[in-house]
Amino acid sequence: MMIALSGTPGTGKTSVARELQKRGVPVTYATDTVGPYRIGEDPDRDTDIIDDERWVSEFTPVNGIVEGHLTHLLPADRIIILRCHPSILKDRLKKRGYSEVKIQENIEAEILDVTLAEAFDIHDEEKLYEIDTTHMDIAECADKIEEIIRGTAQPSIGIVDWLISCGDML
Ligand SMILES: Nc1ncnc2c1ncn2[C@@H]1O[C@H](COP(=O)(O)OP(=O)(O)O)[C@@H](O)[C@H]1O
Repeated sequence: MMIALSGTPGTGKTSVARELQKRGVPVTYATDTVGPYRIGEDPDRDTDIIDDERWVSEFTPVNGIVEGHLTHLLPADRIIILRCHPSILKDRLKKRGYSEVKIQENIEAEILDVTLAEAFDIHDEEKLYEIDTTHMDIAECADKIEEIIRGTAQPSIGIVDWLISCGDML
């Protein structure tokens, strides 16, 4: 079974994936697979431009977790979307040294549920699991994901509404 672990940058995907790996869950990091699909560089955002359509269509399915902010586009069996309060996200992305433009874009994406909307467009609702990590530590997030892997957690979407509390950050 392939389980995608997605979410806006800074929501904690890599940290929780590392914790799951320590617990014995097989983890694939999307960043290790996108190299051949790099089609350019975006100097304003200090990021590579990836041909995500080709990456998705050529991705060899894996067993376990596949982590990365585009993995909700993959034909996974379950899709986990980590959510995090935008003000916390903002601090994390600042610490990461992102430019103001890149921080704002990511904050807006989180407030406007961009990852969820994209996933919802592609997948059946019963495959989608949002987790609000705002008040959870990494171990608690990993516990929740293990429940999803075991099949004992209920699918859940629409669990946060950052637009009401953080609309002024747009
Ligand atoms: N649940 C959490 N509680 C507190 N800090 C967290 C949590 N998840 C991640 N972090 C911290 O937030 C930052 C971004 O996490 P990271 O795993 O790199 O996010 P992503 O892979 O989604 O971009 C890191 O400094 C990490 O230690």
